[in-house]
Amino acid sequence: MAAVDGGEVDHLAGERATAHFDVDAMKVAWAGSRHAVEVNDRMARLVASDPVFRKDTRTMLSRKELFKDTLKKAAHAWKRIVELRLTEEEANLLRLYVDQPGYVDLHWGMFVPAIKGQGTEEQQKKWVPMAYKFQIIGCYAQTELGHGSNVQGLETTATFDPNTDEFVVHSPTLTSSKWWPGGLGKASTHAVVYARLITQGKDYGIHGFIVQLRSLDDHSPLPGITLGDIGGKFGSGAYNSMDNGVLRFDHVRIPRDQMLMRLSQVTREGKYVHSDVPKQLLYGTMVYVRQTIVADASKALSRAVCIAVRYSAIRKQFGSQAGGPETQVLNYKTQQSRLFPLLASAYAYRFVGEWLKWLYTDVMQKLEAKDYSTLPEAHACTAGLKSVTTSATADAIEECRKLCGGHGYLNSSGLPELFAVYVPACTYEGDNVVLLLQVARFLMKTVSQLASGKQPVGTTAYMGNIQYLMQCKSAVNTAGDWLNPAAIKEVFEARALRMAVNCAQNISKAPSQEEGFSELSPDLLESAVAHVQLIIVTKFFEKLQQDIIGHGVKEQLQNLCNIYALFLLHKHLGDFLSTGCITPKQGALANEQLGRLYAQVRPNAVALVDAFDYTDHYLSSVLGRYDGDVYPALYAEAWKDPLNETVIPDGYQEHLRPLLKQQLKFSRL
Ligand SMILES: CC(C)(COP(=O)(O)OP(=O)(O)OC[C@H]1O[C@@H](n2cnc3c(N)ncnc32)[C@H](O)[C@@H]1OP(=O)(O)O)[C@@H](O)C(=O)NCCC(=O)NCCSC(=O)/C=C/CCCCCCCCCCCCC(=O)O
Ligand SMILES: Cc1cc2nc3c(=O)[nH]c(=O)nc-3n(C[C@H](O)[C@H](O)[C@H](O)COP(=O)(O)OP(=O)(O)OC[C@H]3O[C@@H](n4cnc5c(N)ncnc54)[C@H](O)[C@@H]3O)c2cc1C
Repeated sequence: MAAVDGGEVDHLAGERATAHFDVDAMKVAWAGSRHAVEVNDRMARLVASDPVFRKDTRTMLSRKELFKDTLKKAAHAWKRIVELRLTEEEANLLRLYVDQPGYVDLHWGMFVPAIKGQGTEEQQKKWVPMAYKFQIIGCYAQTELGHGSNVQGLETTATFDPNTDEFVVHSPTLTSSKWWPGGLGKASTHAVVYARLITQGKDYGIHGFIVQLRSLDDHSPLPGITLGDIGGKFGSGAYNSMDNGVLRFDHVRIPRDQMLMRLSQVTREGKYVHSDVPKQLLYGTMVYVRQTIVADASKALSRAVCIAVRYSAIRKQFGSQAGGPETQVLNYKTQQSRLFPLLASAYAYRFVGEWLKWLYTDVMQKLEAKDYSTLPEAHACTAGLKSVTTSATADAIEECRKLCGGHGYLNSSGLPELFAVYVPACTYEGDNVVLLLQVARFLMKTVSQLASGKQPVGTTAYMGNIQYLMQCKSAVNTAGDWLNPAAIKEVFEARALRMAVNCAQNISKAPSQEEGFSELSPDLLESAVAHVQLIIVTKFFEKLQQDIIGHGVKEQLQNLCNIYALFLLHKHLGDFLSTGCITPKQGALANEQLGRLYAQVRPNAVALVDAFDYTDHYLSSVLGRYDGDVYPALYAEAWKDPLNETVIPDGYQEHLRPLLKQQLKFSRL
């Protein structure tokens, strides 16, 4: 039982008793290994039992209080990490369970990886140990006021001065001000800054530079540097704990060796030398972070679903006949058809995230061996999966809020803050539409190469089966036929390929490739989504081929996999019908099968969210409590609001009393 701070009575015990599978074994399937369950559990409990990490009044803090609280938590987390000699894995989990976005996320998540990925060995030796000991704090300063998506459009310059062996970093325009980097506003001492490299009078485009921003003695900005926070953001609490910042340079000088020189170098004389590697490796940090964002999607989604499932099992409305019990809202078919696909998606994203991590590691090993052939696929997969999983997760958190009715709108439900923290994931690390267009570009290239006989590999290997997939007809005859993985895979492959080929054919009719791509971009987005959904479905099926232990675990995962796939089929029925992959009758059969699968999930629903193994602290939701003791908690929570500190509100004397008195006079007239 994960709820270290839960109550004594288990109101959900009846729900837990109906589960048809071993929850502890499902925890292992979810976390990836028994070791992962153990270490997650230990770190989550460590955080939950430490009063410094409390977050129950976070949404009531002012911005300044919230930021200071974030600094305090980050420093305390670091103290615990050092005192307890936590491993890197444990430390990362501890920070995850502290659950408050802050400068440390960018320090560990982007600054250090950027130096490791783009710095020479010498540069890594110099900077990484300082970062690891927190002697410096770093952020990732790429985006500017005028440009975020278009990285090649950035305006900050770094001009080499051979007289002093330095780069002069400068913000030539207002729009070149760095704008958004997390941790930049108030905390960071250093940044990896992306700027146009100019040497010997030539602009060589965007490169990374390590720039010190603040004094290590008193934290004041160094000469020529203007720094600040960009202001309050969406929602209370939420991402406002982060000091997203603005930064301007006025001819700031840095030594030449602070250019990140793994991919290209500038010599003492000012000669630009580009190593024999693809330029796109400059974007490597983004590929790395996009991959981690997919893993985060399953975390955020499973959190929201856990709250909505538990509360739906507690909440009762209607159905009382002659004083009999009312119906748990979880028993309503509409509630199930809205909620269970989200539960299935949480599992699907968890497994595709696991696979993406493997893919990333594999590609990195190949790059080390100077094999760059898989880089385009790694970019397409990370970009596409980041886009599809974050968009769906943001929508799903909002759906979970609605699934919790009015109480879901209270901050104490945890859902408004979760949504506000999560929704920028659709924008940061690449706007989701911009990223899907990158996937579409990759798909169009792959389709065009089919004609020349080039055999596609990896996640596009299915396209090699073009002769069959362009004309096949689904053989599904009964609802039960939709439980056959081959039947599902075939229609997902045919849909993705036909949509891509249709786009490619239409583009070829345009006056130019570029015009065609632009004109068809709405269709290209849908084509990219179809391809990415196929990847997620395929990876879920592949997960089921692995050795899955524990009573009933595989059966539950099979149900969830089928729900995920058939729900997508139902949602995107237009795609499947218009491409001729299925008939309307087969679409109806898929929906019939979905209903049956929901009925099978119903008795297992609470246990399936218990398998996420979240503490009440991490969930921070009165509705999602492990013990289901929702109403006393809701009632108690209300009294914590600052408005309830006094019975008569501030402002009564100035604004309420005169009004009430005036109305009294008026009514006497
Ligand atoms: C890709 C672009 C859009 C365009 O690139 P560009 O070079 O201009 O143009 P193209 O011609 O299209 O591309 C040229 C070729 O290069 C290929 N390419 C492009 N990118 C890559 C790449 N990355 N790798 C490999 N190859 C690449 C492309 O395919 C072309 O190939 P070809 O010629 O066709 O063969 C680019 O401009 C771009 O990437 N734009 C997006 C910009 C971006 O992403 N910026 C990110 C800035 S950093 C940021 O946003 C940071 C965010 C902070 C996140 C912090 C997270 C922590 C928060 C914690 C809270 C978590 C909450 C969780 C809650 C819970 O758990 O409960
Ligand atoms: C919370 C948060 C944290 C961030 N942290 C960091 C950080 O640490 N470091 C950092 O450097 N940056 C950071 N960013 C910036 C982030 O990476 C950018 O905001 C993001 O890349 C989107 O770029 P943009 O803001 O320029 O959007 P824009 O590109 O201006 O997008 C505006 C609209 O235009 C559309 N659009 C743009 N280009 C195209 C196109 N080619 N075709 C079709 N439609 C298009 C988009 O879909 C969108 O609808 C952060 C942003 C946020 C919100």
